[in-house]
Amino acid sequence: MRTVLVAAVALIDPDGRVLMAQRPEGKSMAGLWEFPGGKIEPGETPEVALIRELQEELGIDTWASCLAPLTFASHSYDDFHLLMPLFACRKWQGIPQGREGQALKWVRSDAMKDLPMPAADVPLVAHLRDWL
Ligand SMILES: Nc1nc2c([nH]c(=O)n2[C@H]2C[C@H](O)[C@@H](COP(=O)(O)OP(=O)(O)OP(=O)(O)O)O2)c(=O)[nH]1
Ligand SMILES: [Mg+2]
Repeated sequence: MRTVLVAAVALIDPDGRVLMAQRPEGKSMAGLWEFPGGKIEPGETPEVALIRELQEELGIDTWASCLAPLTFASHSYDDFHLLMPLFACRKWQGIPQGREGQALKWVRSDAMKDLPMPAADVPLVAHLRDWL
């Protein structure tokens, strides 16, 4: 099966809440709440891919030095295997906006489990809750 590399980030605000984004209509897994991020393109490091995705999807800027590796997802969907490093980030410039029409929500870590999320994210949420 094809392994797809995706970089994702938990943006954490001063109150310890995490930014979640709702996958827009028309995309796979539409309506589910995910960590911002996207596919790593050829030649990109995960950090470079995330910095690009955060600019494209949310209109914010961050730096590789502000992306701390936290955990990763390794999950088989029906048609591909997802390998997704999850970074934590507390420092960025700008105010996140859903640039691709996606809804955004700041969520307390103990409330994240109540959001419908992609199957790959379920273990990440448990990890994040224990870590925060
Ligand atoms: N960003 C993100 N993707 C996730 C998460 N959980 C999860 O299973 N995925 C899956 C959904 C997609 O199959 C894939 C990410 O692909 P995507 O379609 O968002 O990629 P992208 O942002 O580069 O968008 P596109 O240009 O390909 O449309 O990873 C998550 O928490 N965050
Ligand atoms: Mg994306």
